[in-house]
Amino acid sequence: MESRPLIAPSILSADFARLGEEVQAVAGPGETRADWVHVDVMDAHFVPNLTLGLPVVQSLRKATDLPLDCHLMIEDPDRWAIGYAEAGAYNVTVHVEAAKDPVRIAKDLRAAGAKAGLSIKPGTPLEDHLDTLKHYDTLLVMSVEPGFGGQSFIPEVLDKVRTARRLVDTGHLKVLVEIDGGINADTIEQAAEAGVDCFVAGSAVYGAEDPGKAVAALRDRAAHARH
Ligand SMILES: O=C(CO)[C@H](O)[C@H](O)COP(=O)(O)O
Ligand SMILES: [Fe+2]
Repeated sequence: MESRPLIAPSILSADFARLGEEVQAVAGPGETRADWVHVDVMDAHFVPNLTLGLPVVQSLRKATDLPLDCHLMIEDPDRWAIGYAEAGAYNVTVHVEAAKDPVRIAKDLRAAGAKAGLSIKPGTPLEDHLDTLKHYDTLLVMSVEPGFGGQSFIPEVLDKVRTARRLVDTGHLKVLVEIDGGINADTIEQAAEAGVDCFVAGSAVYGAEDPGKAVAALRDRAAHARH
């Protein structure tokens, strides 16, 4: 497990007209600094919503030093994922439900210098994808149905997180467990106890008066819940 909980604010809840400033709001000093910036790419096909794509990620790469964590909620990630790695994303996550050849995608992402992430929807069993997981660096467990920010955390996914934690630890896999959806000051403790390494939070960070302080508070809660 990561020694310190990682916090990845999702810009889905930021002001899209001021994205550069919004990212700077979580790039401050000390504990107010986010670990990653989570970028939700939606194509209105894999999910019923449309957000942003490669040109915005290319611009964000120039606007911040923070690692970009691109969550691709798109069809045909086999075709598109590599572009995000080439644009300088730190981690590129594809959905197991959308990928045709997820092992090939992971290899290509790593060859392009990015970490490879595998995401799984709340209703998809993890057990069906264990062989694939071995090829990845991160597992993004969705704790809402992908598509929209501001939804309520689905507590049933905690069992999947516990299973993932156990499999990663006992199998000595170098896979970081990430959770996405409905993470706030209340739900982060349960997720931390279940073994999450990295916490995505959109509305809980960008809906707060001071996004940097929200990052610090979330990390603090996660760290306490682990002990
Ligand atoms: O992938 C996502 C939705 O599909 C977002 O990352 C997620 O929902 C973040 O928003 P919030 O913390 O408000 O739930
Ligand atoms: Fe996301």
